[in-house]
Amino acid sequence: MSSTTLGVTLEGHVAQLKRDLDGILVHEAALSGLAAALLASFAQGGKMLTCGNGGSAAEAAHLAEELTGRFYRERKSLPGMCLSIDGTLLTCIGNDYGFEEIFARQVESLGRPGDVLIGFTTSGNSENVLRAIQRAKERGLITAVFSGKTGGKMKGLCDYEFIVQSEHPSAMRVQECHQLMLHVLCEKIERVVLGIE
Ligand SMILES: O=C(CO)[C@@H](O)[C@H](O)[C@H](O)[C@H](O)COP(=O)(O)O
Ligand SMILES: [Zn+2]
Repeated sequence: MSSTTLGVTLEGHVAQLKRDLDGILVHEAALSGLAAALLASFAQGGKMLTCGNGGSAAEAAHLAEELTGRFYRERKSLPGMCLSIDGTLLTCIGNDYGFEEIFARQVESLGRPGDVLIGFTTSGNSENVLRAIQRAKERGLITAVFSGKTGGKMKGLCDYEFIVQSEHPSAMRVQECHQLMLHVLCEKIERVVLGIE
């Protein structure tokens, strides 16, 4: 193994990411649809909830922060809330009701009809994200999932679905493609809010 590459090259990963990124172009219309759904929800006093585990928790938090905090341009704050980040709450629900309930129980109290729940799961099989989506549907929320591989158990459940099929068997490329789509989603929303053509 070369000490300069340590058995893996940036070049190889970049080449693979480029191919995977080409694959996500099929999601253009759905991404615009989700942006429009979020804008319509906000216009009616609704909000966006997000959730995911591990790296997907970071994506969920990143998206919420971009809307409520700042993305690119100066504009009003938009209501986004990540359900993956309060350790006190997550340990309480996990301890008392099981790890599968950590997001669903929050959806139960915080989710209102017309809100939008966005789940992130690269396998499409994380039970806690699955339950959150199911609880959201029962409560009349709009649902979206960013997933990978075959879409897993989540496939076909949500109003908006973004499945990233990567050559790489791990979650990493899927997460990288999700991240790009999140930024494009923010850009689509922000431009409408500011009336930019
Ligand atoms: O970031 C990574 C891998 O790149 C990990 O933290 C990864 O997110 C975790 O293993 C998750 O628990 C995987 O869950 P999921 O994507 O299958 O729902
Ligand atoms: Zn990761």
